[in-house]
Amino acid sequence: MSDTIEAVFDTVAAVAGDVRSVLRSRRSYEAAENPSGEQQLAADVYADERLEEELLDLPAVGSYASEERDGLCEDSGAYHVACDPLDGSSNLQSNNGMGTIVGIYDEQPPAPGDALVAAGYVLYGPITTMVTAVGETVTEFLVEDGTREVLNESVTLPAEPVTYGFGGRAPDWPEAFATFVDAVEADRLKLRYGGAMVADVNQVMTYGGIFGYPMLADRPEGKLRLQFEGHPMAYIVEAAGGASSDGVQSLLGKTPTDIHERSPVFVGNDALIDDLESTLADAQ
Ligand SMILES: O=P(O)(O)OC[C@H]1O[C@](O)(COP(=O)(O)O)[C@@H](O)[C@@H]1O
Ligand SMILES: [Mg+2]
Ligand SMILES: [Mg+2]
Repeated sequence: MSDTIEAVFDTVAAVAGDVRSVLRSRRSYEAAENPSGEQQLAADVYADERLEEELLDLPAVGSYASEERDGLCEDSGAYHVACDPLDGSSNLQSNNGMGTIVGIYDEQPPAPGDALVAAGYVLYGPITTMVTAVGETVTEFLVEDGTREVLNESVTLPAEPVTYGFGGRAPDWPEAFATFVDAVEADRLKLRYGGAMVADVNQVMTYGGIFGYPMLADRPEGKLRLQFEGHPMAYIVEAAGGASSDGVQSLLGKTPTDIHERSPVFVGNDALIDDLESTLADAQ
């Protein structure tokens, strides 16, 4: 299994090198929408097509699913890869951080969180880095010329939280969630929100804290996709010693019925996730 997982991560790193190099010429919007009804950028399409092609070429990869396409692309193999090819891609217009998210499952999507055997993300920041989680080992890499070099072989969430960032418009937040945010502010945490989940979660991984995209008044399921965004990022943060939640339970305990299903997503230090869940439960 570990050879397969490393082959998937090597492939994602290789594609990430190419994605990075073509971004400047793929900042325009395409006519098409993805299955979540969001307009695609040329870069979303490029990253998705390259990942599908290269990952399905690996003998052990039996299917490829992505935020940018309807169904599964199937082959034969024991492992199933679900990707957000370009996370936070609207940041390409404003030249801010973006990422690529990958979840490796031993069941075909729609799959439960506990079918994840590994997960990782690439962060296209001032430098390109990659964070992978396999079991309880979380590793950070520098990605250069499409290859990985270890920067930190044992990434753990800092014990003292420093940053927070929550998506959605504050007037659309449920009252109980707004109460929790007030408490987080009063706790001296500072706001860091950039609009790309990978970049925002990487701040939490670096400084400690909490990131979330909550349930909204007109959209109780929130915005983020469980299979492509919530599950893999929850797996990584939990492996680094943190916690995840949909407001009630760990994201890894959830099974989508549709691969594009959305869920409220919260990840970060476990004490903050506990406080969030109890504040929301008290309001019931
Ligand atoms: O623009 P908003 O509402 O703050 O949403 C930001 C969130 O949406 C996303 O951009 C969705 O990801 P995609 O770009 O992959 O659709 C997350 O990365 C981010 O956390
Ligand atoms: Mg995304
Ligand atoms: Mg995306």
